[in-house]
This record gives sequence, structure tokens and C-alpha cells, in this order.
Amino acid sequence: MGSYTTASESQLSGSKKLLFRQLFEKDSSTYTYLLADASHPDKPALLVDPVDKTAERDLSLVKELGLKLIYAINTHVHADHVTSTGLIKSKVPGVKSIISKASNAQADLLIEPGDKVYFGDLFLEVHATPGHTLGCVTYVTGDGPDQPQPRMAFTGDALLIRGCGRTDFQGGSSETLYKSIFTLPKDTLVYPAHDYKGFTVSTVGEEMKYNPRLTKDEAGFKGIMENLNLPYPKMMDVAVPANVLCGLQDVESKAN
Ligand SMILES: N[C@@H](CCC(=O)N[C@@H](CSS)C(=O)NCC(=O)O)C(=O)O
Ligand SMILES: [Fe+2]
Repeated sequence: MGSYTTASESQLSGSKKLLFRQLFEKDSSTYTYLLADASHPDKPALLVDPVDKTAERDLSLVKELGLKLIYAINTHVHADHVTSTGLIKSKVPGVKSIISKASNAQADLLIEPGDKVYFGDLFLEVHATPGHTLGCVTYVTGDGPDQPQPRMAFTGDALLIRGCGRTDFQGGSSETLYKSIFTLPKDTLVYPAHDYKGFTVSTVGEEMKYNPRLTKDEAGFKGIMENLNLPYPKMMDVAVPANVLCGLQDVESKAN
């Protein structure tokens, strides 16, 4: 478990300074992303897909870096781990939780495709990427001269590096997933919510070329997805009911 940076600030141009950290939770192989506008006096920050088990680590990092956490965001209702968005709200006054309206979960802000989530002068744009779940969204850094270049896409479980999210529960559909990805420019950086093989970052172009599932035609993709034969995530029965409530179904034991 550790905190490290895969694209340093110097690799990301744009007149506004993005502070970026990719964080890992080893039990569920989940990536949490910390983004902040470091050129803004308040250094407003957000966390994408934070996990309950690593909430303390993430909040310590936010404090050490002198950031003001304003949003705790999910890409979808996770089935394999409990989100820390509710826990973080209970520990840091003023933080707002965010999830898509289509996910049918609770949060302070229910975002829809096309919405922009501002942190200082930087923002994330909401793109609908359903198929792994009905309410999956991808958050993409802003388009514009003042925004980080190349753009960065936080794809949740829709697009994984050389893989993709399973489509066998939570309203999943291989047809829908096939159509909902690869709508971004090829140089867009891909930051997934999970990696099981040790990858940290890819690009849309790289995945279009080398992703063994998504380089097939739709029928081939469907065949692969129908034959994954993956066991259900170990924590699914706990995680899903908790995550529709910002992970707060059993908050008493976690908040203390
Ligand atoms: N073994 C893990 C669960 C692994 C799993 O099902 N991962 C999901 C993303 S979390 S909903 C997935 O879509 N995997 C795609 C794949 O091809 O592996 C556990 O028990 O938690
Ligand atoms: Fe998932």
C-alpha cells in the first residue's frame, strides 16, 4: 500500500497547476485519486473513489499537503469495497459527496452527463459510461487552455487497463458497455478504479489498440463478457447496500 504519483505535475501542462496523486487500496486493488488546484489560494481538492479502509491515510495526505477537501466522489456504486465518502463527510465538515443520478444512490450532489465539478479553477466533466453498472460515469479533466493537458479520464470500472468492468450484475450490459467507451481523444490518459495486474495508467489510444476485450467486434466482446465466469466480489452483499448510502450503513463502528 502506498501513495505515489504516476504523472508528475511537470508532465501535465496547462496554466493552472494540478496537484495529482494516485493512491492504492490493496485488499480490493482500488485506486483512489486526489486532485487539487494547487495554484488557488485555498488549494481546493477532491477525492475520486475513496475506500473506507484507507480513509485515514487519504485524509492525512490531504492535511500534509495543505489542501481543502471539498468533494468526495464516486464513479459508481462499488460492489467490492465500501466507499469512504460518508465517513469522510463525518470527519471533515463541509465536504460534499457526489455520485451520478443514474446510480440511484444517495449523495449531496447527484450529477448528470455534461455537468462540471469545479475545484478552484479546474474542473471534471461528467461523461456517461454505463454498462458495468447502469449509473457508471467517467470524470474527465476539463477541456480548455487553462486545464491540464493531456486530459485525464477517471474511468471507474467501465474501462480498465487491458480490461473492462464485468457486466453480470448491477444492471450491467455488455452491449451498453461496448458502446459507451472510447468516445474520448486518443491521447486522453486513462486512470481506472482498479488494477489487478500492476498497471497504473494508460491512454485511450493504447487501449483501442491493445485492450484484448475491446479490440473485438461487438459480438466477440459479448462472447468474452458472457464467459468470464468470475466469482461475485467477496464483499458484494455488504458493499452494495452500504454504498447506496455513501458507505454509511454501518457508520457507528467506523467513525469511532
Ligand atoms: N475478486 C474481487 C472482485 C473482482 C471483480 O469482480 N472486479 C470487478 C470490479 S469491482 S465491481 C470487475 O469488473 N472485474 C473485471 C475483471 O475482468 O476482473 C473481490 O472479490 O473483491
Ligand atoms: Fe464496480
